[in-house]
Amino acid sequence: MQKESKANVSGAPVLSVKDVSYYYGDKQALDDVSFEVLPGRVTALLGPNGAGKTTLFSLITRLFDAPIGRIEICGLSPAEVGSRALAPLGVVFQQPTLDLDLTVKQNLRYFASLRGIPRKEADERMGRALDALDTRERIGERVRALNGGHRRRVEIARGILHSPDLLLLDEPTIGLDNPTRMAIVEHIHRLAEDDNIGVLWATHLFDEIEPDDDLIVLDKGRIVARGRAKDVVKETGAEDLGAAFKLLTSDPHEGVAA
Ligand SMILES: Nc1ncnc2c1ncn2[C@@H]1O[C@H](COP(=O)(O)OP(=O)(O)OP(=O)(O)O)[C@@H](O)[C@H]1O
Repeated sequence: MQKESKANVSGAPVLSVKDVSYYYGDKQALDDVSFEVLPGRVTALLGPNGAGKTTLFSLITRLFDAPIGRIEICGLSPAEVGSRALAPLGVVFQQPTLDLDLTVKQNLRYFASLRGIPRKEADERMGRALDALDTRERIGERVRALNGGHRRRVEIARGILHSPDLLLLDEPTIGLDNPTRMAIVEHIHRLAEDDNIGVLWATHLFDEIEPDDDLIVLDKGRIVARGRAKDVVKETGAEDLGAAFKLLTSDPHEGVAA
């Protein structure tokens, strides 16, 4: 998809998380977490259940406020400037949020109107977004008639409709079969590169991470490893990412999980 505004051609981080900690009452969910997401790159946030991935996403999207530490999206802190800072953000949550009784086009038009995108421009953008995800032929169908993989693609198309600089994906392939998961992984990597989008992809599935991706391994609220995925594997001396993950975290499961 051709991006309208190349707002971030400087290579500056589209997301900066600095010294962020978070507590639910007495329970610490995040412990001094710092990292950056760069434009055009996929950053995988890998962690076992309970590592703190969803908490982190809730802080970035401002569902919760981060009382400790600082979060900036394209250089602006949502805590300081409010929802304006969220404008460059696209989000695909774990839970589906499309209206099942509306068609793909109606869902996307509705989202575009919430974003203040005029109808004609919205139609052009949705065509490009659906093309990028190989889903344009579904545009007239009710979401209820689509399978899980196509619904996810439409959710992602909606997430990129307003040409975000930063795309957050919270375990976007949950419940999908392997070929569909791999197709979505490929689409996202192409989108990041073609449109210079910085992607933060939360997952616990090793096979969704490519060797060149930036990787953050989160365990019990702490970053236990970071770097290019292939370098993280090399540093642990493990055979593959699954084995490296096992060495780095308290997660009991082994190998490639799907
Ligand atoms: N509302 C809450 N109240 C208390 N503790 C919570 C709450 N939500 C999450 N936690 C705890 O905070 C920690 C981080 O949870 P979080 O959901 O962010 O992890 P996660 O990596 O997203 O896990 P999952 O993959 O299972 O969604 C966990 O120990 C969890 O039990």
